[in-house]
Amino acid sequence: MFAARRTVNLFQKRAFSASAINASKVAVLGAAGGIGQPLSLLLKLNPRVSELALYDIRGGPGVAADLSHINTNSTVTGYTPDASGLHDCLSGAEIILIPAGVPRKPGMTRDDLFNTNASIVRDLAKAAAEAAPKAHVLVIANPVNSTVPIVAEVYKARNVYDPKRLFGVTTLDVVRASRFISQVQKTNPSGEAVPVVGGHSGVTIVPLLSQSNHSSIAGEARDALVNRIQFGGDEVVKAKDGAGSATLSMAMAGARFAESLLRAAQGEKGVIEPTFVDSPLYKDQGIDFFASRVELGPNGVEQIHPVGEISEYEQGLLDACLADLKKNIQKGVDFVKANP
Ligand SMILES: NC(=O)C1=CN([C@@H]2O[C@H](COP(=O)(O)OP(=O)(O)OC[C@H]3O[C@@H](n4cnc5c(N)ncnc54)[C@H](O)[C@@H]3O)[C@@H](O)[C@H]2O)C=CC1
Ligand SMILES: O=C([O-])CC(=O)C(=O)O
Repeated sequence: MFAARRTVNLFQKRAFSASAINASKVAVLGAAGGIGQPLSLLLKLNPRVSELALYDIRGGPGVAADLSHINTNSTVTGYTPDASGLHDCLSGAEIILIPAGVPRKPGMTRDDLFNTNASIVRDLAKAAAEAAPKAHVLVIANPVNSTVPIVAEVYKARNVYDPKRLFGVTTLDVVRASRFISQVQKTNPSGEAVPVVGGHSGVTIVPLLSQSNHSSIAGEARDALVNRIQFGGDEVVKAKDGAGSATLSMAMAGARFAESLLRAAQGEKGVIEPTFVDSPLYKDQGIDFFASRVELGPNGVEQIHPVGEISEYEQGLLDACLADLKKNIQKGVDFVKANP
């Protein structure tokens, strides 16, 4: 009898301390969309998430009600633009994921989304800066090369900018790179890691095959692989034929990034993800944001890894990347200056 009661007490104690360590509110803005729904599903399955807050201009409460029946411990709440919906969704969040915005149709570049998505991201950033200024902000909405600087400018204008807590999600580029190289080399993708640096569109996506397990790939095989990694998004846009862009693979990539951030926040050391951040690497060339391997910690960015040794061919890719990236970043900065 005594032993049984003691077991229960020990169990309760362990359960309590585990949930105290893992208590994390995660907000998804654009939660009813093509990415938002599967991303929210994966977050509902993540035991590190204690509270899931789902906002969309339409459909948030429906997605939340649906997910809330899944038998994991986290609570799920849906919010609408009515009254204080967005503020309540954001309040107390540790992580805010932003997949809100329109996706591409065939023939469009990510930059063609700027006119619509810039103001969506700016307005959501304003709300986040007010309701949860210390949260980690994970920007998925395209064009990432410009939407991340938009969030930074909004936060700077409100004196709450912490460059360690703002991330452009470029995880899908390395997910694709490891999958595509495994298909060429007939290997298991889980054992492949191809660093991808730069930004998240076309030639700003710079895969570093020389740093992969297959540094000897050369010639046409290399060119084809690099091209597929740079333009992998187009493959999906074309196949969906007007119905949008990558959603399911993106949800997986976004959930992986959020999980890495939560692991780091909860004390795990050596968690490294590629991400587009405020970076010192090319500031001397006037480029304030750059994606490279970043070690994550409890306060977000812990250490930004340099690009490292690259081949002459990759240096050519990097030069093309930097030229485009500079323009993309400036476009975001200028937008907020002209439309605060
Ligand atoms: N970073 C990356 O690697 C990737 C980024 N993307 C980008 O993610 C974005 C979303 O893509 P999808 O989910 O496929 O689009 P979608 O159209 O299926 O979903 C977007 C959702 O955002 C919502 N929304 C629109 N304005 C909003 C606002 N002001 N506040 C809150 N919610 C709002 C819509 O109601 C919709 O539910 C696109 O910009 C796309 O280009 C897509 C794939 C990969
Ligand atoms: O291609 C797009 O427009 C969506 C995206 O960013 C990707 O799939 O990498």
